[in-house]
Amino acid sequence: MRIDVVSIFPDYLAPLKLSLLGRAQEDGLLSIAIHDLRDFTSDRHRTVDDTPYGGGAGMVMKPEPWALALERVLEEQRPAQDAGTDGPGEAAPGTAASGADDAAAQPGGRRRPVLVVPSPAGEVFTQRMAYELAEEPTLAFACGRYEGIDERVLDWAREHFEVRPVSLGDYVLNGGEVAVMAMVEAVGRLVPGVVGNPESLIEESHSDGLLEYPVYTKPSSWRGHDVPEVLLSGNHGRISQWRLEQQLRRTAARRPELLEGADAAAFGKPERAV
Ligand SMILES: Nc1cc(-c2ccc3ccn(Cc4ccccc4)c3c2)n[nH]1
Repeated sequence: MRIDVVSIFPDYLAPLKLSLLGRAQEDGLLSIAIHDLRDFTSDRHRTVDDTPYGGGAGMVMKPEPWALALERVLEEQRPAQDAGTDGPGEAAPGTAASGADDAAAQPGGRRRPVLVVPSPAGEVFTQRMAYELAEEPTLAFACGRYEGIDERVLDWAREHFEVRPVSLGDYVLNGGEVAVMAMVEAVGRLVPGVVGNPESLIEESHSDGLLEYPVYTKPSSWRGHDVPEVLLSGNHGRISQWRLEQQLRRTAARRPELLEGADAAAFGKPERAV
Protein backbone atom coordinates (compact mmCIF):
# COMPACT_ATOMS: atom_id res chain seq x y z
CA MET A 1 0.00 0.00 0.00
CA ARG A 2 1.14 3.50 -0.87
CA ILE A 3 0.25 6.31 1.56
CA ASP A 4 0.71 10.03 0.84
CA VAL A 5 0.30 12.72 3.49
CA VAL A 6 0.19 16.46 2.79
CA SER A 7 0.92 18.80 5.72
CA ILE A 8 2.53 22.15 6.59
CA PHE A 9 4.30 20.29 9.42
CA PRO A 10 5.96 17.32 7.65
CA ASP A 11 8.25 16.70 10.65
CA TYR A 12 5.12 16.00 12.71
CA LEU A 13 4.73 12.81 10.68
CA ALA A 14 8.34 11.65 11.22
CA PRO A 15 7.31 8.94 13.74
CA LEU A 16 5.64 7.09 10.85
CA LYS A 17 9.17 6.10 9.81
CA LEU A 18 9.77 4.35 13.14
CA SER A 19 8.96 0.95 14.65
CA LEU A 20 6.46 -1.37 13.00
CA LEU A 21 5.52 1.00 10.19
CA GLY A 22 9.16 1.87 9.60
CA ARG A 23 10.07 -1.79 9.23
CA ALA A 24 7.07 -2.35 6.94
CA GLN A 25 8.46 0.38 4.68
CA GLU A 26 11.92 -1.25 4.70
CA ASP A 27 10.24 -4.55 3.79
CA GLY A 28 8.36 -2.90 0.93
CA LEU A 29 4.94 -3.64 2.44
CA LEU A 30 4.12 0.05 2.85
CA SER A 31 5.44 3.21 1.31
CA ILE A 32 4.67 6.49 3.07
CA ALA A 33 5.43 9.79 1.33
CA ILE A 34 5.11 13.08 3.20
CA HIS A 35 4.58 16.26 1.15
CA ASP A 36 5.14 19.78 2.52
CA LEU A 37 2.20 21.93 1.38
CA ARG A 38 4.49 24.98 1.32
CA ASP A 39 6.40 23.40 -1.57
CA PHE A 40 3.29 24.06 -3.67
CA THR A 41 3.05 27.80 -2.97
CA SER A 42 4.22 30.43 -5.44
CA ASP A 43 5.04 33.49 -3.30
CA ARG A 44 8.31 34.24 -1.53
CA HIS A 45 6.63 33.86 1.89
CA ARG A 46 5.24 30.41 0.91
CA THR A 47 1.80 31.54 2.09
CA VAL A 48 -0.79 28.80 2.71
CA ASP A 49 -3.54 30.76 4.52
CA ASP A 50 -5.68 33.84 4.21
CA THR A 51 -8.60 35.59 5.97
CA PRO A 52 -12.03 33.91 5.86
CA TYR A 53 -14.78 35.20 3.54
CA GLY A 54 -17.75 36.18 5.71
CA GLY A 55 -15.43 37.24 8.54
CA GLY A 56 -14.77 35.36 11.75
CA ALA A 57 -11.70 34.52 13.77
CA GLY A 58 -8.65 32.71 12.45
CA MET A 59 -7.42 31.94 8.95
CA VAL A 60 -8.46 29.53 6.20
CA MET A 61 -6.10 27.45 4.04
CA LYS A 62 -5.85 28.73 0.45
CA PRO A 63 -7.14 26.38 -2.26
CA GLU A 64 -4.45 26.53 -4.97
CA PRO A 65 -1.53 25.02 -3.01
CA TRP A 66 -3.81 22.14 -2.03
CA ALA A 67 -4.84 21.45 -5.63
CA LEU A 68 -1.20 21.45 -6.77
CA ALA A 69 -0.15 19.18 -3.91
CA LEU A 70 -3.00 16.75 -4.50
CA GLU A 71 -2.28 16.69 -8.24
CA ARG A 72 1.28 15.64 -7.39
CA VAL A 73 -0.14 12.91 -5.14
CA LEU A 74 -2.38 11.65 -7.96
CA GLU A 75 0.63 11.57 -10.29
CA GLU A 76 2.84 9.68 -7.81
CA GLN A 77 0.09 7.25 -6.84
CA ARG A 78 -0.81 6.34 -10.42
CA PRO A 79 1.46 3.25 -10.67
CA ALA A 80 0.23 1.84 -7.35
CA GLN A 81 -3.35 2.67 -8.30
CA ASP A 82 -3.00 0.95 -11.69
CA ALA A 83 -1.38 -2.11 -10.11
CA GLY A 84 -3.95 -2.13 -7.30
CA THR A 85 -7.00 -2.04 -9.57
CA ASP A 86 -6.00 -5.43 -10.98
CA GLY A 87 -5.55 -6.76 -7.50
CA PRO A 88 -7.79 -9.41 -5.87
CA GLY A 89 -11.12 -8.21 -4.62
CA GLU A 90 -11.16 -5.23 -6.93
CA ALA A 91 -14.64 -5.52 -8.40
CA ALA A 92 -15.60 -3.24 -11.29
CA PRO A 93 -17.05 -0.06 -9.81
CA GLY A 94 -20.77 0.01 -9.38
CA THR A 95 -21.16 -3.77 -9.38
CA ALA A 96 -22.87 -5.34 -6.37
CA ALA A 97 -19.65 -7.11 -5.41
CA SER A 98 -17.72 -3.89 -5.19
CA GLY A 99 -20.15 -2.37 -2.71
CA ALA A 100 -18.89 0.89 -4.13
CA ASP A 101 -21.25 3.49 -5.44
CA ASP A 102 -20.62 4.91 -8.89
CA ALA A 103 -19.48 8.15 -7.33
CA ALA A 104 -16.10 6.52 -6.80
CA ALA A 105 -15.80 5.36 -10.41
CA GLN A 106 -13.43 7.04 -12.86
CA PRO A 107 -13.83 6.99 -16.64
CA GLY A 108 -12.53 3.68 -17.96
CA GLY A 109 -13.82 1.85 -14.87
CA ARG A 110 -10.92 2.73 -12.58
CA ARG A 111 -11.92 3.35 -8.95
CA ARG A 112 -10.94 6.79 -7.63
CA PRO A 113 -8.12 6.82 -5.06
CA VAL A 114 -9.23 7.58 -1.51
CA LEU A 115 -8.48 10.98 0.05
CA VAL A 116 -9.03 11.10 3.80
CA VAL A 117 -9.49 14.61 5.20
CA PRO A 118 -9.33 14.73 9.02
CA SER A 119 -12.04 17.08 10.23
CA PRO A 120 -14.03 17.78 13.41
CA ALA A 121 -17.04 17.52 11.08
CA GLY A 122 -16.18 14.10 9.62
CA GLU A 123 -17.61 10.63 10.12
CA VAL A 124 -16.00 9.10 13.21
CA PHE A 125 -13.06 6.76 12.51
CA THR A 126 -13.71 3.16 13.61
CA GLN A 127 -11.94 -0.19 13.31
CA ARG A 128 -14.46 -1.06 10.60
CA MET A 129 -13.27 1.95 8.59
CA ALA A 130 -9.66 0.89 9.25
CA TYR A 131 -10.41 -2.48 7.64
CA GLU A 132 -12.10 -0.80 4.68
CA LEU A 133 -9.19 1.60 4.12
CA ALA A 134 -6.65 -1.24 4.46
CA GLU A 135 -8.14 -2.80 1.31
CA GLU A 136 -7.15 0.22 -0.81
CA PRO A 137 -4.00 0.15 -2.98
CA THR A 138 -3.33 3.80 -2.05
CA LEU A 139 -4.45 6.31 0.56
CA ALA A 140 -3.97 10.09 0.59
CA PHE A 141 -4.37 12.24 3.71
CA ALA A 142 -4.85 16.03 3.71
CA CYS A 143 -3.80 17.56 7.04
CA GLY A 144 -5.60 20.86 7.55
CA ARG A 145 -4.58 23.53 10.03
CA TYR A 146 -5.91 26.98 11.06
CA GLU A 147 -9.75 26.99 10.79
CA GLY A 148 -9.65 24.41 8.02
CA ILE A 149 -9.23 24.08 4.26
CA ASP A 150 -11.23 26.17 1.71
CA GLU A 151 -14.28 23.94 1.04
CA ARG A 152 -13.79 24.26 -2.72
CA VAL A 153 -10.71 22.06 -2.38
CA LEU A 154 -12.90 19.17 -1.29
CA ASP A 155 -15.38 19.95 -4.10
CA TRP A 156 -12.55 19.95 -6.66
CA ALA A 157 -10.97 16.85 -5.08
CA ARG A 158 -14.23 14.88 -5.49
CA GLU A 159 -13.61 14.95 -9.26
CA HIS A 160 -10.37 13.03 -8.75
CA PHE A 161 -10.65 11.21 -5.41
CA GLU A 162 -13.17 9.43 -3.27
CA VAL A 163 -13.12 12.15 -0.57
CA ARG A 164 -13.75 11.02 3.03
CA PRO A 165 -13.93 13.66 5.79
CA VAL A 166 -13.06 11.72 8.98
CA SER A 167 -13.14 12.70 12.66
CA LEU A 168 -10.90 10.99 15.22
CA GLY A 169 -13.56 11.55 17.88
CA ASP A 170 -15.71 14.20 19.50
CA TYR A 171 -12.94 16.48 20.71
CA VAL A 172 -11.07 19.34 19.07
CA LEU A 173 -7.50 19.11 17.78
CA ASN A 174 -5.43 21.94 16.27
CA GLY A 175 -4.95 20.21 12.96
CA GLY A 176 -5.12 16.94 11.09
CA GLU A 177 -1.64 15.53 11.80
CA VAL A 178 -2.44 13.72 15.07
CA ALA A 179 -5.52 12.19 13.46
CA VAL A 180 -3.46 11.03 10.47
CA MET A 181 -0.85 9.41 12.75
CA ALA A 182 -3.59 7.43 14.47
CA MET A 183 -5.33 6.41 11.26
CA VAL A 184 -2.12 5.44 9.43
CA GLU A 185 -1.15 3.24 12.40
CA ALA A 186 -4.61 1.66 12.64
CA VAL A 187 -4.73 0.97 8.88
CA GLY A 188 -1.05 0.13 8.36
CA ARG A 189 -1.07 -2.64 10.99
CA LEU A 190 -3.85 -4.39 9.05
CA VAL A 191 -1.80 -4.62 5.84
CA PRO A 192 -0.77 -8.29 5.46
CA GLY A 193 2.76 -8.90 6.75
CA VAL A 194 3.06 -5.69 8.77
CA VAL A 195 2.14 -7.26 12.12
CA GLY A 196 4.46 -10.20 12.87
CA ASN A 197 1.80 -12.40 14.40
CA PRO A 198 -1.47 -12.09 12.42
CA GLU A 199 -3.10 -14.16 15.18
CA SER A 200 -3.45 -10.96 17.23
CA LEU A 201 -5.43 -9.36 14.39
CA ILE A 202 -7.65 -12.42 14.11
CA GLU A 203 -8.30 -12.12 17.85
CA GLU A 204 -9.40 -8.50 17.34
CA SER A 205 -11.62 -9.38 14.42
CA HIS A 206 -13.38 -11.99 16.64
CA SER A 207 -14.03 -9.43 19.33
CA ASP A 208 -17.41 -8.80 17.62
CA GLY A 209 -17.43 -5.19 18.72
CA LEU A 210 -16.54 -5.98 22.35
CA LEU A 211 -13.71 -4.33 24.32
CA GLU A 212 -10.60 -6.41 24.90
CA TYR A 213 -10.14 -8.58 28.01
CA PRO A 214 -7.45 -7.75 30.65
CA VAL A 215 -3.97 -9.20 30.04
CA TYR A 216 -1.26 -10.33 32.51
CA THR A 217 2.33 -11.55 32.46
CA LYS A 218 4.96 -12.76 34.98
CA PRO A 219 5.32 -12.60 37.94
CA SER A 220 2.07 -14.35 38.91
CA SER A 221 2.06 -12.43 42.22
CA TRP A 222 3.17 -8.80 42.17
CA ARG A 223 2.98 -6.28 45.06
CA GLY A 224 0.09 -8.23 46.58
CA HIS A 225 -1.79 -8.45 43.27
CA ASP A 226 -2.25 -11.95 41.86
CA VAL A 227 -2.99 -13.07 38.30
CA PRO A 228 -6.55 -14.56 38.11
CA GLU A 229 -6.20 -18.25 38.94
CA VAL A 230 -8.06 -19.38 35.80
CA LEU A 231 -5.22 -18.03 33.62
CA LEU A 232 -2.75 -20.30 35.42
CA SER A 233 -5.01 -23.37 35.10
CA GLY A 234 -4.02 -24.43 31.59
CA ASN A 235 -7.70 -25.13 30.97
CA HIS A 236 -8.18 -23.32 27.64
CA GLY A 237 -11.93 -23.77 27.62
CA ARG A 238 -12.24 -22.08 31.01
CA ILE A 239 -9.75 -19.40 29.94
CA SER A 240 -11.72 -18.56 26.78
CA GLN A 241 -14.96 -18.43 28.76
CA TRP A 242 -13.39 -16.17 31.40
CA ARG A 243 -11.99 -13.84 28.71
CA LEU A 244 -15.38 -13.51 26.99
CA GLU A 245 -17.03 -12.76 30.35
CA GLN A 246 -14.38 -10.07 30.98
CA GLN A 247 -15.04 -8.55 27.54
CA LEU A 248 -18.79 -8.44 28.16
CA ARG A 249 -18.32 -7.04 31.69
CA ARG A 250 -15.93 -4.31 30.48
CA THR A 251 -18.06 -3.41 27.48
CA ALA A 252 -21.22 -3.15 29.62
CA ALA A 253 -19.39 -0.94 32.11
CA ARG A 254 -17.46 1.35 29.73
CA ARG A 255 -19.19 1.23 26.31
CA PRO A 256 -22.75 -0.07 26.83
CA GLU A 257 -23.77 1.34 23.45
CA LEU A 258 -21.57 -1.25 21.76
CA LEU A 259 -23.66 -4.05 23.24
CA GLU A 260 -26.76 -2.81 21.34
CA GLY A 261 -25.13 -3.48 17.99
CA ALA A 262 -22.39 -5.86 19.15
CA ASP A 263 -21.38 -7.15 15.77
CA ALA A 264 -18.34 -6.57 13.62
CA ALA A 265 -19.58 -3.08 12.78
CA ALA A 266 -17.53 -1.14 15.29
CA PHE A 267 -14.36 -3.18 15.64
CA GLY A 268 -14.39 -6.17 13.37
CA LYS A 269 -14.03 -6.70 9.65
CA PRO A 270 -16.87 -5.19 7.62
CA GLU A 271 -19.23 -7.84 6.34
CA ARG A 272 -18.33 -8.54 2.71
CA ALA A 273 -20.95 -7.17 0.35
CA VAL A 274 -22.75 -10.15 -1.19
N1 LIG B 1 -11.47 14.65 15.61
C1 LIG B 1 -10.93 15.89 15.32
C2 LIG B 1 -10.34 16.31 14.11
C3 LIG B 1 -9.97 17.61 14.29
C4 LIG B 1 -9.34 18.50 13.31
C5 LIG B 1 -8.92 17.99 12.07
C6 LIG B 1 -8.36 18.84 11.14
C7 LIG B 1 -8.22 20.20 11.44
C8 LIG B 1 -7.76 21.32 10.72
C9 LIG B 1 -7.85 22.43 11.55
N2 LIG B 1 -8.37 22.03 12.73
C10 LIG B 1 -8.63 22.92 13.86
C11 LIG B 1 -10.10 23.20 13.96
C12 LIG B 1 -10.74 23.00 15.15
C13 LIG B 1 -12.10 23.27 15.26
C14 LIG B 1 -12.81 23.75 14.17
C15 LIG B 1 -12.17 23.93 12.96
C16 LIG B 1 -10.79 23.65 12.85
C17 LIG B 1 -8.62 20.70 12.70
C18 LIG B 1 -9.16 19.85 13.65
N3 LIG B 1 -10.32 17.98 15.53
N4 LIG B 1 -10.91 16.92 16.15
